Amino acid sequence: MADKPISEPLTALLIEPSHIVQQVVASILQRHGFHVDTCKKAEDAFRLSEENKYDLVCVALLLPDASGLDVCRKVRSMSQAKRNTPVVMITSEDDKNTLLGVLKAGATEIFKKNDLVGFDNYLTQFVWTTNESKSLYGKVLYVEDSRAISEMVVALLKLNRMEVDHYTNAEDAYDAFQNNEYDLVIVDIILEGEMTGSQLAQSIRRDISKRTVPILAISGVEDSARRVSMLKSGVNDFVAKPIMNDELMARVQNLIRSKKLFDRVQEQQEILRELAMKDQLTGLYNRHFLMEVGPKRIKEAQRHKQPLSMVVVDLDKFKLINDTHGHTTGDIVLKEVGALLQRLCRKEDIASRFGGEEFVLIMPHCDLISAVDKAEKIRKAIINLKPAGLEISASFGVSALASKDEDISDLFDRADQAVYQSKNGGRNCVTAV
Ligand SMILES: Nc1nc2c(ncn2[C@@H]2O[C@H](COP(=O)(O)OP(=O)(O)OP(=O)(O)O)[C@@H](O)[C@H]2O)c(=O)[nH]1
Repeated sequence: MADKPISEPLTALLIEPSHIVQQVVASILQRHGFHVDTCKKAEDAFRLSEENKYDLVCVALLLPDASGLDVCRKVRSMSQAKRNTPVVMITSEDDKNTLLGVLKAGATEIFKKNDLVGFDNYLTQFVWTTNESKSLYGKVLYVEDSRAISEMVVALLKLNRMEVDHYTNAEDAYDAFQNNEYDLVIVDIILEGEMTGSQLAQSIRRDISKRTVPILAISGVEDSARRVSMLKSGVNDFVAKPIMNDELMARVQNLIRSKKLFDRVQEQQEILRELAMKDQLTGLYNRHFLMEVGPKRIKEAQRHKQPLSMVVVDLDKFKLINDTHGHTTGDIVLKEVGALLQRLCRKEDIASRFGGEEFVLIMPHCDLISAVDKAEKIRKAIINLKPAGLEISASFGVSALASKDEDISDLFDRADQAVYQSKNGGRNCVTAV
């Protein structure tokens, strides 16, 4: 039986002899968007569940012609497409053994008639997961050499909105893995070709940049030793042969959902990291980053006996720009100067906004003479920049590592002193100390 299109409502079969309870439970189901078929007897329930595929069955324990347990057992003995339907029992029964019998007969959950809050919460989660699963998209790399199984699995995955790249051997699959972004790898353990499923899993796990891609292995039920070793080699989950469609899709969706969640958390962490180290106005690194990473660059340069320079850039008469043209124009000037510094610096340099209208550059592999040349180049570029149509200039101070005992404060004090001299010397010039 084909799955329902996404827009169709969820359906429930409610078997409840009491008119009042039936009305209450049906209204809760309807509130959660279910279309509800109701009946009072097991006989009608059997007929309805043969004729329809329900998303949920709710049944009372005591029915006029049978027990609710018979309904549970009946559902669990139906065709593969129907036998995994959740069956919820709604009852006033308190006896532990009876309730255990209900679960053993195949009921998914039990809720008390006099406390339907739990049932309400269950439906909230059920509807969310079901709808989310129906819209969950994923790109799957699938490795299986059996034609019959792969045709069935590919069709099932596609039916559930998955994009599938199918390979019959691990070598080709690994090539595809390296050249594409997948949300899941499904691999049969025993494969044609030199490389086994386990070796493929190990190769995939060696690629640190793609370590969030989950691996689902397909194995024979008797493969327990191999399964343990696969888990150790980085496989996340298993499906046993013969493959049950519902189980396979539940595992696929769980793994893809977790991967997407994990990716989202990582993206957010990356954004937070960026926010913590970048200046919001200019996009340059901030003072915090400079003071954290600058000393490391200095130590590296000292350890490898390599040159390193610092350039301090201080815009001239910036207060006048703010006072004459307004703070917003002042911000535009700062932004454009920031972009210019970014453009003129190498990748390994640290270009930062130290505060206000003062910028600090740390330039590894750059001696004092080269740093002065670079500062001159930037000075001229600032003259030609004309942000917001304004003539601007900056004063520069340059310092370079001179001894192995110097730290970032020593470099900064000297470069700052040099800026002071540039200001005193009439501004718009470069001084090195
Ligand atoms: N628009 C804007 N102005 C800022 C920002 N941060 C600091 N400023 C201003 O930058 C100005 C710096 O002024 P001063 O330190 O007196 O220096 P100056 O006017 O550039 O003078 P000299 O350095 O002596 O050439 C002050 O008016 C600050 O308010 C900012 O983020 N945006």
